[in-house]
Amino acid sequence: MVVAKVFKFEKQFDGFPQETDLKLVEEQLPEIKDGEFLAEAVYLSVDPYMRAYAPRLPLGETYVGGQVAKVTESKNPKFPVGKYVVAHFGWRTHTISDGKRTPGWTIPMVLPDFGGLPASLALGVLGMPGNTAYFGVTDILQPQQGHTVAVTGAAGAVGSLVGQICKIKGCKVIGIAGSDEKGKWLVDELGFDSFINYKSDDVGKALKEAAPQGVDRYFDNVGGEISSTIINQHMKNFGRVAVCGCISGYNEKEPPKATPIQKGVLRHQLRMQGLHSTRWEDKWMEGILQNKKWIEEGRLKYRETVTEGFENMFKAFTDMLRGGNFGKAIVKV
Ligand SMILES: NC(=O)C1=CN([C@@H]2O[C@H](COP(=O)(O)OP(=O)(O)OC[C@H]3O[C@@H](n4cnc5c(N)ncnc54)[C@H](OP(=O)(O)O)[C@@H]3O)[C@@H](O)[C@H]2O)C=CC1
Ligand SMILES: C/C=C/C(C)=O
Repeated sequence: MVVAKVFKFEKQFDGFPQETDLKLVEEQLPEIKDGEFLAEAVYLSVDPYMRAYAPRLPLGETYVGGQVAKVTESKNPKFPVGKYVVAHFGWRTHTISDGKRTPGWTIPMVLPDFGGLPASLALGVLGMPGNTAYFGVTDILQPQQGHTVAVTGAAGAVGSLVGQICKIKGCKVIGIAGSDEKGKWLVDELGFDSFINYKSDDVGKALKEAAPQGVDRYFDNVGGEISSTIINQHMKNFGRVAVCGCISGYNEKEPPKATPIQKGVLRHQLRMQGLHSTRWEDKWMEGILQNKKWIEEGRLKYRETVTEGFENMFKAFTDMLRGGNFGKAIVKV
């Protein structure tokens, strides 16, 4: 008899998540039936959407999330024993799946050949965040050689890749994130041209110095007043803004207030577009293969912040929300 450890959504978050909002329980799993397989989690992802989507998640259910799991029993030929799958099984150590899509989430997928790269990358640069960065830049932001690009959340899973992909495209890249240590990593190791610490710098002033002629492209991971400042005061005419996330407001009890952006959008005739990674599901492998190629060529670097132990899922999640991660935040079981 297999016993799964599972985090259930016990209580709706009210502001910043509290440990008592989730409950760790044990579930005895039945024998697998024809068409099913049993998978054991190896790496689990913690992502901002787990906080952003919480208001519409049902209480009492397994908390949402992606994981890389190893197939340990199988009566489904598409998921043989020993293979690794990336799937939206949620915060749980063991899962019985029929290989079909959990409604609203991605379909379980046997990991493609990563050519020796770690399987955990399926949760980061070779998975959803990597594809958000890749398609967000190539399809939505569409930077041109010589453009000046600003990216917020710059040292995170998506932002650190967005900046590097824009460098590959021949742009000048300004990263905005929450610590000087992150800035040093972005500039010294990832090749960003400059860095602004939104916690200690005046973002408007620092951006004027870093980009005196203005910003052609802005990849927005945070929303709020930082984005209002960039959009209203720093964009060049006909610039583009890719709206990827607004984490600055996810933990607020009241809807966050920021200076309206319509004036800036109108004045500079900006093109501003929201994006959701699932829109590229039909060409998902293109992003994974391109990011993998860039890694192999030494042009794209990745970093993981790894928390050990399934029991520490909540800690990893809240550490990430507080900015404790460099690159992708994951949990190793
Ligand atoms: N649209 C889509 O399909 C997707 C959207 N996203 C969104 O992209 C953004 C980045 O996600 P991801 O790369 O996975 O996460 P990150 O790895 O960037 O982790 C979150 C980061 O957000 C930063 N942060 C936390 N609070 C604030 C705040 N008040 N103001 C500014 N920054 C803050 C922290 O870094 P710091 O130290 O800099 O504060 C933290 O490290 C999120 O908004 C997320 O919701 C992500 C994936 C897909
Ligand atoms: C798929 C992720 C979406 C957000 C908003 O993080």
